Amino acid sequence: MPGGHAWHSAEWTAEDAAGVLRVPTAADHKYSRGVVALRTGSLEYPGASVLSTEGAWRTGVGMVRWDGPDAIAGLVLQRRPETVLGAGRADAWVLGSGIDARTRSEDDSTRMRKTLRDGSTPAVVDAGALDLAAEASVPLIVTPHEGELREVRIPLGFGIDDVDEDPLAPRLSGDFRERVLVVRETAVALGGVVLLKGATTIVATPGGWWTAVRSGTPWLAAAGTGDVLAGAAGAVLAGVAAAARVDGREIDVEELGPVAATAAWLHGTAGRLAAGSGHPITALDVAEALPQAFAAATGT
Ligand SMILES: NC(=O)C1=CN([C@@H]2O[C@H](COP(=O)(O)OP(=O)(O)OC[C@H]3O[C@@H](n4cnc5c(N)ncnc54)[C@H](O)[C@@H]3O)[C@@H](O)[C@H]2O)[C@@H](O)CC1
Ligand SMILES: Nc1ncnc2c1ncn2[C@@H]1O[C@H](COP(=O)(O)OP(=O)(O)O)[C@@H](O)[C@H]1O
Repeated sequence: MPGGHAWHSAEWTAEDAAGVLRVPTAADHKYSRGVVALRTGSLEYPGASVLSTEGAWRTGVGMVRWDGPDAIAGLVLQRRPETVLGAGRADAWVLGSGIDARTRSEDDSTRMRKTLRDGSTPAVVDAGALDLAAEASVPLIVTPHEGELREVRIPLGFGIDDVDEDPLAPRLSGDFRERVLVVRETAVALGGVVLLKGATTIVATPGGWWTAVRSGTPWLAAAGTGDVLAGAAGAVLAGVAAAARVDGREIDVEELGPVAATAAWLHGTAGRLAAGSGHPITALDVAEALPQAFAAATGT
């Protein structure tokens, strides 16, 4: 498996992804395959609830629950009637896509904090939940883009937020090695996995392991594709966490590195497949190509 502690050109491949993805067997049922629960979308960004839910279903999981505002539940069900509404037993959570940290409700903040602090269910933390990641005690994957990384870092004590000049910008726009170091130091300080989105997506764990994912295409630079990725990451995580549960063991945060890299690989490959020889794609096109990307990794 590529990635590791040493400095080398680690790159996540289809074979690596196949080692993480679970193909159901005759012994499986929906709960053994895994349940992912999402707290995504808001009145401001209702579409993110649909995109993240679709990303989760299309990646392959036993059940998707969605627990968001009643006013937008109809959108989720219209697209995916198989989605179960409300919180409940889950193997993994996805929090924050389509939520704005500055305007989210007290109820949203309280529920997300509780999910991140109570119990041991692992979580994918995106967009409007990133500022809460430093408070988490459950195993987690944070999925910021470059503009969001500071939301994770400031509560950890990195940099200062009252100056005009962003201390991160020159480090992120510098050479690749410096970018990797930023991601790795954030993961160590967080005690969680960091997945920094971009043309090359970088994944690092608190134990110092890291890898790079280059399966995507610039056609992915379109609104909503990150919401699809969050759902996909939740589904892969739920599958791995459910397998650990069936084996009677708790999932370790280091296992979340390969999970995050595999989700990014699937998402990038889905984008590339959707864009064909080179044409515009939408976020839903990416979600719809996820099953083909899965098959490209596993050969099923
Ligand atoms: N249809 C929907 O419901 C959509 C909902 N979305 C949600 O909208 C909320 C706001 O997310 P946004 O990221 O759009 O906006 P934000 O306003 O949070 O962040 C964008 C800021 O970061 C900067 N930036 C720096 N590097 C960037 C990069 N690589 N990619 C993007 N921005 C970068 C931008 O210049 C901008 O100032 C999130 O909750 C997100 O999940 C978006 O995913 C778009 C689609
Ligand atoms: N130039 C690019 N090349 C390849 N992938 C890209 C490029 N730009 C963005 N992406 C991918 O597209 C997705 C964008 O996610 P994000 O920035 O969160 O968008 P949104 O918030 O609109 O959903 C990420 O998975 C990222 O890796």
